[in-house]
Amino acid sequence: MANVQVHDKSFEIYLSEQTIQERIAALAAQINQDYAGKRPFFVTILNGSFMFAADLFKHLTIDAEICFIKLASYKGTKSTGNVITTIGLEDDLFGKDVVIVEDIVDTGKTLHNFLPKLEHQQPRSLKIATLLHKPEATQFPLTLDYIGFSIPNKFVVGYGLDYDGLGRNLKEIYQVIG
Ligand SMILES: O=P(O)(O)OC[C@H]1O[C@H](OP(=O)(O)OP(=O)(O)O)[C@H](O)[C@@H]1O
Ligand SMILES: Nc1nc2[nH]cnc2c(=O)[nH]1
Repeated sequence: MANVQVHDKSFEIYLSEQTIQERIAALAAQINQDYAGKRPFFVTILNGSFMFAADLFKHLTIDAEICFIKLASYKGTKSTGNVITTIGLEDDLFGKDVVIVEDIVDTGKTLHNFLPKLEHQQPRSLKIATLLHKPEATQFPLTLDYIGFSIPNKFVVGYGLDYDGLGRNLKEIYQVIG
């Protein structure tokens, strides 16, 4: 599909299914190499990352574990910003080689706020894999270890990413027109 309509906005194709799948296979090959002899533990941040995590995980040939968590941010009473709580992170990450899986890093705020929570559990190593990164939009310092695509600062939908609840089921990634 070249163009799609989601709610009130029109989107044009930006990354085809084949382009996405080839890049994910390459990322997985890199991870297989980097974690050879180890057993990485993938922490997937819902909702948007579910498709990326599933496709990435299918390409892994090393032993690996995966869990899915949800972040809930609340407006704190303090002026310092949001407090992030995690739902579903029951596993003990102490001594594990943890890889966070995200669909997109935009401002970087979500991961910047969440990382200290994971670091607190003292994993042996902690890396980030994100399918998409908007470098022009990122305001919070983060080291991104595996990046699928660096993209312009435009709103995207598809392949797990939604616009107001819709669009997640698209196999391709679309960019807003205008
Ligand atoms: O770098 P940031 O500016 O913090 O943005 C990135 C976050 O935004 C998206 O989640 P969203 O809040 O849209 O939730 P969803 O995954 O459930 O759709 C995405 O999955 C990241 O977690
Ligand atoms: N769907 C979607 N979610 C986001 N969360 C942060 N940036 C984006 C984006 O461009 N698209």
